[in-house]
Amino acid sequence: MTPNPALEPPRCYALVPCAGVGERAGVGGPKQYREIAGRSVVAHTLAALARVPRLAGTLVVVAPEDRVFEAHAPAVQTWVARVGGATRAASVLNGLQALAGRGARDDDWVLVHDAARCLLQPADVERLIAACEGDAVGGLLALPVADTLKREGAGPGEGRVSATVERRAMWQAQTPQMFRLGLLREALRAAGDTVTDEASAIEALGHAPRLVPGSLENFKLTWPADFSLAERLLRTR
Ligand SMILES: Nc1ccn([C@@H]2O[C@H](COP(=O)(O)OP(=O)(O)OP(=O)(O)O)[C@@H](O)[C@H]2O)c(=O)n1
Ligand SMILES: C[C@](O)(CO)[C@H](O)COP(=O)(O)O
Repeated sequence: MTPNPALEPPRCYALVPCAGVGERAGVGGPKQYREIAGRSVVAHTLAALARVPRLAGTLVVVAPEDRVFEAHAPAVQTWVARVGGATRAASVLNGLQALAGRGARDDDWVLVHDAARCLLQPADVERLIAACEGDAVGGLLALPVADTLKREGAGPGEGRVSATVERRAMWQAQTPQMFRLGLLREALRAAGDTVTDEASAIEALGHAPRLVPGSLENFKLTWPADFSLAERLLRTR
């Protein structure tokens, strides 16, 4: 008998936005292609995802004019979509369309993970999947804020504290962020370019994503100093 795809359980896919320019990193080109600990940032990221057996496939979204991804991620089994947009949200939304074109269904789970978080460990991903696959909404890896939070003043108050912000119940959002493909597409279409992560778009639809404790090492390479720290951590693994 021919299997009916509509009766198959939902699958999990990874979607990796890799179309940023890395302005804050100041490394003279897109930071995801900078070499650290023997290979590019994105190659480390994809190697971690490749070690998660639950993932049915990984799609990387690169910029339309990108001619270097393949050279920086050799021998990695992924789908590549040259549909990066002007913002991360646009890159992810375009990537969802590309995933659907590869056979992903609206009820499949999509784990969106920054190419620039190259210290991800397979156990982080497995923890997220275990916590979210029975959830009505989905969720994200995140870290409870550990330090006292200060708000900087504006104008003459710049560089000085204007207030101490209550940090109880505050979390820092990481990736992966895991939602059903159909719900995430609807959320990102509605949110447009205003959101910086998937969870914000889902929240704007009135849902409450699940917070799943992440790992301190899964930080995003954002500033110049992040690269030497990442290199040291990767070399000790
Ligand atoms: N238009 C964009 C912007 C970002 N990203 C990706 O989203 C992830 C997180 O974004 P961020 O750290 O903000 O990366 P950049 O946009 O490259 O950095 P910056 O904001 O400093 O320019 C990165 O893997 C980046 O490549 C993307 O795919 N498309
Ligand atoms: C999605 C994200 O990594 C969650 O922390 C982050 O928001 C993306 O980076 P950006 O600097 O906000 O573009």
